[in-house]
Amino acid sequence: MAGPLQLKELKNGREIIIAPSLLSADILNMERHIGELKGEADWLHVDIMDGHFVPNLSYGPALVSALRKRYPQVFLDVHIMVEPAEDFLDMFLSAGATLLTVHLEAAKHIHRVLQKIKDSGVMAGVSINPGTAAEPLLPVLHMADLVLVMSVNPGYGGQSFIAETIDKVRWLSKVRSERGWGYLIEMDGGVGPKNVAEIAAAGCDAVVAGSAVFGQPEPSEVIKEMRRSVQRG
Ligand SMILES: O=C(CO)[C@H](O)[C@H](O)COP(=O)(O)O
Ligand SMILES: [Co+2]
Repeated sequence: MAGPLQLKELKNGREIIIAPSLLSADILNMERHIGELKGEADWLHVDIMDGHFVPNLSYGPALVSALRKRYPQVFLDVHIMVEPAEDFLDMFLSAGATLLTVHLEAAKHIHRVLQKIKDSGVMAGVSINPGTAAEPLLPVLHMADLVLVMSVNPGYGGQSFIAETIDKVRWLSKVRSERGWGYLIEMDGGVGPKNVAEIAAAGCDAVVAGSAVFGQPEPSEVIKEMRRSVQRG
């Protein structure tokens, strides 16, 4: 059972947490693709899509269970784009997610959803689409382990980064320091070596990168390049 983790414990001294999205890995060669990361990734990001909240279908809890069985120690960052979120919690909580992130827009009772995730011993994340303002998150920020700011409209990998979403990262970072809250800020969609430094400088702790990592011949080198880019600032 995970206790209440603070920001610095989750980040564990790293400048940026990099979470490759398996959405861009070849489904028939997923194990090989994970091997190609050569231990450079911090987390594995798993995108669950329902063909209803988002216009695409991807995986279900069976993939999360299989990943947990094959990689007992890996941090599984599970992003569920499903509506209503309430109907899908139990299956993902028991599948082995380390962190379960639900969309504010897809939950009828976001406070109850986050509380249920936390009560089960899994870290609780809350996400917002590019068209949703960050301010409505205020009543639940104190209880979130992570806030996922979508920088593309959810549903597909390989889309272009929506630059205006960075302002929400700045706001979340400011509110966090003013109130002394401990959530991590993660950005998802269109992130790669070219924009990761700006995203990190805005206050982001974690980034998801799908096509930028798995679309390349040397995925582990892309991750290293992203880290170097953040270090350079
Ligand atoms: O949640 C997602 C899409 O809904 C994915 O995590 C995201 O799009 C990652 O892919 P890419 O880095 O190629 O944009
Ligand atoms: Co995602």
